[in-house]
Amino acid sequence: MTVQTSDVSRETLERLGRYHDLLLKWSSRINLISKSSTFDVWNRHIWDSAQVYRLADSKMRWADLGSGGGLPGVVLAILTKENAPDTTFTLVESDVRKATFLRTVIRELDLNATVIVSRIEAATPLDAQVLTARALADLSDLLSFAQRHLSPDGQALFLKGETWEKEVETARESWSFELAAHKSKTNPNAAILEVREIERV
Ligand SMILES: C[S@@+](CC[C@H](N)C(=O)[O-])C[C@H]1O[C@@H](n2cnc3c(N)ncnc32)[C@H](O)[C@@H]1O
Repeated sequence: MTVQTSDVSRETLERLGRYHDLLLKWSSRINLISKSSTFDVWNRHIWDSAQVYRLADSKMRWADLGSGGGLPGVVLAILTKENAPDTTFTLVESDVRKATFLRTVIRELDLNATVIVSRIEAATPLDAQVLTARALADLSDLLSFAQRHLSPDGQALFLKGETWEKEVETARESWSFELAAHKSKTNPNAAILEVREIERV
């Protein structure tokens, strides 16, 4: 795995642990993660999200689309807090109850993040330098979201499941983009797609 307990400071690990506990506590009331994954939140969600961190450019303005329970946005904000505390995170989530959870986590863990409760398509363009999304939509739709919210020289990092190669093929029919596919460390069939220079063709 890219980030392991030995790679992060005691303070960061403690914050991740508090996030883990809040995620589990709130999941009993709202659907933040699937029931089948609650037995292994560290590997299935936290380390899965954390692996994005080392692929990201060192930039100030990050945004996470369809954050849900904060994956990967909250995990990345926790990892960034110690090394680059001025980095700002915007989490876009249309579900009001999930947004309330995200605001609670941000407050309790003192993260440099804000939540926008809105449809991604309707939110004011964010001009993000690093844009992330996980389990949100197929790649063609993600590129459309990125066209709205990614800065022209920005980097998008999308966590995709096993259909990623097919999604890339389909997206190439309507979009031109630079792509680097990084194999996931937590799921051998999944990938993190690093995308830049996105244009509709
Ligand atoms: C399947 S969940 C994934 C959540 C999180 N990224 C994760 O990996 O666990 C997708 C989330 O995106 C939100 N969402 C879906 N479409 C959206 C849209 N168009 N605008 C804003 N939020 C959206 C949903 O409310 C949901 O919380």
